[in-house]
Amino acid sequence: MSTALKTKVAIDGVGKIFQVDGSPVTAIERIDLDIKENEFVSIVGTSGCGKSTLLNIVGGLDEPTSGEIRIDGARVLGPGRNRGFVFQSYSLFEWMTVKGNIRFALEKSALGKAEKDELVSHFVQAVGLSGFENAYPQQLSGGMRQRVAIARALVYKPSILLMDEPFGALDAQTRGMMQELLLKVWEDHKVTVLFVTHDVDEAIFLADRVIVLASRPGKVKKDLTIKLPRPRSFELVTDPQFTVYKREILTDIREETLKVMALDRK
Ligand SMILES: Nc1ncnc2c1ncn2[C@@H]1O[C@H](COP(=O)(O)OP(=O)(O)OP(=O)(O)O)[C@@H](O)[C@H]1O
Repeated sequence: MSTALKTKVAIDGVGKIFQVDGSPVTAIERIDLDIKENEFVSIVGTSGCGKSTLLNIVGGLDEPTSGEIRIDGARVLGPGRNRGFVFQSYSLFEWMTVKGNIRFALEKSALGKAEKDELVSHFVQAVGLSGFENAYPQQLSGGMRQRVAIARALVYKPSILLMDEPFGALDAQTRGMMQELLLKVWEDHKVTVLFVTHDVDEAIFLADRVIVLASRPGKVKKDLTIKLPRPRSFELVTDPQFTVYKREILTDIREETLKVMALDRK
């Protein structure tokens, strides 16, 4: 039997050109990536290098100008139930309880009431919100709100989770707790994750691979495999190998930032 990992997401020559005031702006150019099933991939790079654009194209929220995305071999033509999104802004329904927000994601599902109740309870518990099922978003902290967003994205069992700076608005302590929680949820629920972040520590801590995008236009500058043991806990950030990865990625990002600054001066 082959031990080769199955390709989950094939990003094949993907480029995106936006029209801004009648002029073309190349956001990303010819990105090729092969993401394996259940892999955790972080995407980093300087501001404006095209991280969100790439994620939106994988999510089917935007169309590429060139190339294509295939999921399980099928070309992406729009959003679909095989992908869940978590964004930086909480985007919860303020008039619905925690349970109601999570359950809303199952609205179109053909499951019966009992199965839906069971799934909602399972994910409330998985993200550590037991006891808060009937709370409203305004009664929750930022970290708790993002836990609701994660539960809501996972409850309909997508096989891919697309996360765009999901912990960007949280304080450092809450952020660290959320990273550990996310890894636990990922290990328990088997899902392929694409995670966009500005935080290099976060990118390394979470991922099997860190993709560094080059800027103007965005393309893959580095595809770094993170060979750190799992399960991971916060002590990992002091591991010498962690520091080696961090230095390499920060150097890449710095090079790109200097390049952009030089372009801006011209
Ligand atoms: N809808 C749009 N219309 C026009 N230009 C866009 C649009 N979306 C993104 N861009 C441009 O494409 C480039 C990449 O943007 P994108 O938001 O993907 O970068 P990013 O790496 O996610 O940035 P950040 O880290 O600041 O969030 C930028 O130059 C941006 O101005």
